[in-house]
Amino acid sequence: MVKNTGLILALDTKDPAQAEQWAKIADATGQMIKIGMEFTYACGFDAVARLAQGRKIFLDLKLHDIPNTVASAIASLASVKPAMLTIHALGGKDMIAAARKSVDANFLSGQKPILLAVTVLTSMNQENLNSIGISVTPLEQVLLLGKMALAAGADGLVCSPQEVAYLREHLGEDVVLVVPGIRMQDAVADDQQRVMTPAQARQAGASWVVVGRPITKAVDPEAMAKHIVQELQG
Ligand SMILES: O=C(O)c1cc(=O)[nH]c(=O)n1[C@@H]1O[C@H](COP(=O)(O)O)[C@@H](O)[C@H]1O
Repeated sequence: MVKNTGLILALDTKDPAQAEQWAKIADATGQMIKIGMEFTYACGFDAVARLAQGRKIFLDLKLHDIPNTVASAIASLASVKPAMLTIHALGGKDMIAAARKSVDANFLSGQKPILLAVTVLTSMNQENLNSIGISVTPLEQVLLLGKMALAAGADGLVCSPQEVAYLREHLGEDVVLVVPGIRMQDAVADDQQRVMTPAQARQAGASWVVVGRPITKAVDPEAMAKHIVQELQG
């Protein structure tokens, strides 16, 4: 049976008023919000904390550094109480294990964020992978990084919709798969490379989809969010 998929709205803006307006759309349609580098660097952590009040937030800062630095950074994020947090799988197993340890040490039980390892960015295609010395396909690279990250202590993975069915086959039904690279048609002309529609991502087995511009740049963002929620519920 195909399970329902949740929607996470990416608040990619430098404007706190705009972020609050989009967050209200997420509240009205029961979605989680994602706060990333753009908002955090432009507006600071006090603004992040304000947005987080009364809401579950996915704090997407994609940490990628030596183990000690990532562990210390995670300790500094505990006051924001994110529900989800991202690190880059490419940081390797020691970095991921240090991130796991830091989450367990610095967050109260019941308030621990889901620690997500970003596998291969959805903006990368085969040519981009080749250019950084990786000759396997995105599918193979995502599985390799995904297995390593879960073994090292990640709770779930970020991958493109194009890998979801393959990961489900190899990693099982229970692993949390958070999936950006969502477009309303399955061909696009922007920075995303490995994309699918919301309905296709649900069918493939995504736990959550992350959607930014298809909602935030829509003529009527709230109507588009509602439409996508419907697609995700089958
Ligand atoms: O970790 C992420 O959320 C992420 C990983 C990835 O591989 N690709 C990706 O697009 N994202 C994020 O997902 C969101 C996608 O936004 P749109 O392309 O506007 O729908 C952005 O906030 C990205 O930072």
